Amino acid sequence: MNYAARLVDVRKDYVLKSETVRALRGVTFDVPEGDYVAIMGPSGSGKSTLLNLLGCLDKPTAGNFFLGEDDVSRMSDDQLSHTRASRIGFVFQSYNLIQQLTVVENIEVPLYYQGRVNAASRRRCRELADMVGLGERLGHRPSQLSGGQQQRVAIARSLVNDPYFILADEATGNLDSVTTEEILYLFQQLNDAGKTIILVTHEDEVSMHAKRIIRLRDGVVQTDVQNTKRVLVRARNLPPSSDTQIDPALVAAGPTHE
Ligand SMILES: Nc1ncnc2c1ncn2[C@@H]1O[C@H](COP(=O)(O)OP(=O)(O)OP(=O)(O)O)[C@@H](O)[C@H]1O
Repeated sequence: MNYAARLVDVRKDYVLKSETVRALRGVTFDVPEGDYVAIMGPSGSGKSTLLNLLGCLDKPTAGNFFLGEDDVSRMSDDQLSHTRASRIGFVFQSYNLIQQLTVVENIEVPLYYQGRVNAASRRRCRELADMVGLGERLGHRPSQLSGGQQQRVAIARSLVNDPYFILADEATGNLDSVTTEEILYLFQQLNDAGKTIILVTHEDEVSMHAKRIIRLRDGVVQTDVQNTKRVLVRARNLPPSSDTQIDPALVAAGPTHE
């Protein structure tokens, strides 16, 4: 089996003047390629700390974190930022789009930082925009889009590098219930097409869409179970505009594979 991520006894301490906060105290789990995992836990349980590690924003104090075959915990800071920019697809609660850029340009941003923008990559960004239902809005700027549309741009952007996984941080936190369903439908379709998804959420309703639920408590994994009551989003319950066609080839392959 191939793994998108593997964590082995991962620990993270924050050393303060007066004390050391042990935010993660030995976290071990695997994420096979194609999995769809929700990470949950009460406030202070270590979700954000884990998210920062999974997103290569930070390194563990001890233990190993493998991204594919690469051990992130042994990387230099430069290697870590390169890996973050090229191999992780981030989707944030607040979309994090650049206001001055168009839809296509926003999707292109991760490639731009690596000097990989060219005619082929631009075509791929247009195809990704089209795939998430924004084909008619390629030249729009974020302020001209709804929240759900902005999140679609962010999801297209997250796919542009063919990342090991999409790492979504409360991705539906700013959206109303219908738009939340639309975005969860998009995640479901992307996962059906083979993309690995890791969602960090505090909402049970959101986590119920994942295949697997990991609960943290006090910096350790409290439970890690397959979600036997998984809720699937049905296209027929959504507005017709959200019935997007996912192209598995576009989801799986990045510009480096062209
Ligand atoms: N930069 C930091 N410096 C010191 N302590 C920190 C830092 N970041 C987090 N912590 C501490 O580590 C522990 C885990 O925090 P973390 O933010 O990962 O939890 P969380 O589950 O994401 O919480 P929330 O749901 O409230 O965001 C907490 O005790 C927190 O106070």
